[in-house]
Amino acid sequence: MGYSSSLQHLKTLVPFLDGLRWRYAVGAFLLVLTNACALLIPWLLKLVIDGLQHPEHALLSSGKAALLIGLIAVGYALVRIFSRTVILNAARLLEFQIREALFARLMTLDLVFFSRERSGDILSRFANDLTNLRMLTGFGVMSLLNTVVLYLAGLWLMLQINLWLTVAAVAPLPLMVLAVRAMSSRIFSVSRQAQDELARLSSLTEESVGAIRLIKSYCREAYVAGQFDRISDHCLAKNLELARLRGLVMPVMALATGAGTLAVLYLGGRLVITNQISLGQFVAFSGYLALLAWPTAVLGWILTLVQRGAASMARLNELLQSIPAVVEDPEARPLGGIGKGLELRELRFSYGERRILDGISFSIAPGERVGITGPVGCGKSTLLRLIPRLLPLPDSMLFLDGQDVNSLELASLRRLMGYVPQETTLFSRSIADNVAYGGNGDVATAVQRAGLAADLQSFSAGLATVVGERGVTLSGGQRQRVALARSLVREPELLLLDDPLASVDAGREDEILGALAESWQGKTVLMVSQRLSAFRDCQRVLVLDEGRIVEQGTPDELLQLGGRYAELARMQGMLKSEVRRVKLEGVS
Ligand SMILES: Nc1ncnc2c1ncn2[C@@H]1O[C@H](COP(=O)(O)OP(=O)(O)OP(=O)(O)O)[C@@H](O)[C@H]1O
Repeated sequence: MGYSSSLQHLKTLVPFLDGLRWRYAVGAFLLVLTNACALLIPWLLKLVIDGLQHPEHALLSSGKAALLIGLIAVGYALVRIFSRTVILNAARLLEFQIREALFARLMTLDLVFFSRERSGDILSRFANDLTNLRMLTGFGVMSLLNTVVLYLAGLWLMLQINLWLTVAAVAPLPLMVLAVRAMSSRIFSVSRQAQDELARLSSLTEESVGAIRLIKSYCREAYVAGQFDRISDHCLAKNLELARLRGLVMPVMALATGAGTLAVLYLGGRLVITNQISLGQFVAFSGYLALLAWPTAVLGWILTLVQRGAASMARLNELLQSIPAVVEDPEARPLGGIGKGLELRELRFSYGERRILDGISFSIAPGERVGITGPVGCGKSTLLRLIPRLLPLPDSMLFLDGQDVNSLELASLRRLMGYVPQETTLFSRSIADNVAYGGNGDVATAVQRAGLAADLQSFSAGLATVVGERGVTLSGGQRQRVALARSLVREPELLLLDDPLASVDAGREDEILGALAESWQGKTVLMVSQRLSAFRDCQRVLVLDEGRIVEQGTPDELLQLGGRYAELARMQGMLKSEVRRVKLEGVS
């Protein structure tokens, strides 16, 4: 990517500058003041030296000049502090606003985005990329303003002294700018690669911490450490390359300013000897050139900051400009209740090119309890995710209360549903907080209905027990029941349960199904399960295979049909008797 095209990414910063422009303006004004103080000092030195050489024309005594220089230096320090604070604070505010916008955008995105992006990569945008942007909009902007002001004012003052001396002093600078510009585009691409590697590293760290039990039980520590080392090596290589490139920038700068100083010493000295400029002017000129040395030197650093900032903004833009696949129709209507029930008409869904559901049609009357089963990976969970519109779906395929779900307000649609996904997500808070996350209903009743009450007695703090990170201090079954209670607390009209009994033992299954049957009263239920025993209270079961409904009926009808369902039942029965046999053999 070229230098100018990389800078295009920074244009997206403009809307975030609203309300911050005056801060930058005040900061810029204070910087002008700071530099005015800095430039006054060589000018005063000139007056003193010229005064010493020609006392009869002296404008200022040395004592007064020293006092004035002291005062100006104090003023310079104070104004500099203010100018830095104003600009750096503006950058902090800008970072804050972008972070909020990023998070807000993240919350609008759907499962299509989250199954594509790695969470470590998203986190790295929030951490590293925002830091790079803050560096650019804070230190970068401040240094750039400083450079521009010092160059304009310094050059003008130098020109007042001698045109050719100024030309000789600054002649090497354009060459330097050209050289740095050539390096910049390489810096941009390497900087982007370095950031990507860092994101991969964060991603792997996050994934490994989350999967630590798996890593240990499969003895994969060395493997994961190897993976980490490999990515870390790439990251290091990119950062070293970046350091080398940046390292090249500084010497080029130093060469240019050094050449300018040499020219001033040689030519300026001759001009003093031939009385074309005074000694005071020579000293002042050298002072101005010295003042230009630092901004020239940091010009390279500023360019690097710009490159890094642009690379980071490009990564942030990918997130900020991500278009959610599930969007609310601008004329969406609220949904008051599921009324006539749920209906699927020839529903088709694909992940990318891969067709998962292929012409599913069925309807569920209000208050009906329907089970869905089928082989692993046949699309049961996908079907359930489509109902609250967690995934995008074309129009006219899914209806609630006779209305196309795509024409309904998302929040009103989701508020009517209690969805329990297959993977339980718990927060590191109390059980009560985790349950109350589902809505404003009665937590104790929801806990009772989910069959969690008995477990609570074994916890010292009962409902106030804080579960570890992601609920690690609970058993799989307990986690699932907390999730179940969470879905029940909002008293949903439609319950969507994705294998809610997967981690529950057979004894508890009976207890939970019994409790659930009670809470199901009057609710419409759609429950996915591999375990056919879960359908005990379902009035109808759909059997899915290869994206289609291949059988449907009551559990008894399906058993008598002798098809897929009956086969699954036979296999599960066989498995149970197998387990029983193994247990008996173990006892004898
Ligand atoms: N985000 C995704 N991107 C691409 N493919 C996916 C995604 N999620 C699921 N799939 C694929 O879609 C198919 C259906 O997945 P789904 O989770 O709906 O199956 P399932 O019937 O619920 O399986 P199980 O019984 O194991 O829970 C699977 O082959 C799966 O690999």
